[in-house]
Amino acid sequence: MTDGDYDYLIKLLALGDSGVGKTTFLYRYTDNKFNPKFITTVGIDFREKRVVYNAQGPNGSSGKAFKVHLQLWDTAGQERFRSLTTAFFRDAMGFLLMFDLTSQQSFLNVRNWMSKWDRVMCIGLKLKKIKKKKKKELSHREINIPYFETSAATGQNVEKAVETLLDLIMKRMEQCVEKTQIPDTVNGGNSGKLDGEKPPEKKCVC
Ligand SMILES: Nc1nc2c(ncn2[C@@H]2O[C@H](COP(=O)(O)OP(=O)(O)OP(=O)(O)O)[C@@H](O)[C@H]2O)c(=O)[nH]1
Repeated sequence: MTDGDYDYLIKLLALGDSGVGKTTFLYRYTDNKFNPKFITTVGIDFREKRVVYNAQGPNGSSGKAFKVHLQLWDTAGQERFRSLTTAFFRDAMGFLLMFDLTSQQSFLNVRNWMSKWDRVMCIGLKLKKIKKKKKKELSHREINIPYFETSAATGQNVEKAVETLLDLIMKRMEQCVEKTQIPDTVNGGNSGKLDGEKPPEKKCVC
């Protein structure tokens, strides 16, 4: 694919406390590598990846394949960058909200992050060695959004988490397009528009 050769540009944003593993997660996703060093993000950074999204046809059959350019925004978790990073929220189509399975505080802070927007999102998190008991304490059931336990170290569930979020966004966009299309039945199967006549405008709620 050449630079501009894609059907959709999708902007995702990773957020969560400092040190939970946002940068490492995105690096695993885009480059399939693990970085054990902790270099805190200053302000905002981004990574990119091209993927193919296979839309579903009617009755679950395979539909069209779309080329998707993913822009993955990596925000700094540190409080001092909060006003800068929140300025990027409104352009994001989906969020990867992360917490560290070994840090209860980072999990408790998920609620604070969630109160900042109302759009589609998904959780990814780093999966370190963790005792079963503690894992139970950090039960995700309190949060009614797609949830994955991921490991940037092994790559476990990393792609799956992003793919799930992408799928949600693409489905929502499809619904939007369907809503904005004028039904073919209007004026007896032929749209009946006069040349140059504008279709009635319908606003998308996405
Ligand atoms: N073992 C293990 N370590 C991880 C995992 N994910 C991240 N880490 C480590 O956790 C540390 C912090 O990761 P970062 O990705 O830099 O954290 P961040 O959320 O981007 O932090 P800020 O940029 O400060 O917001 C690094 O040392 C990573 O190597 C994981 O899945 N497993």
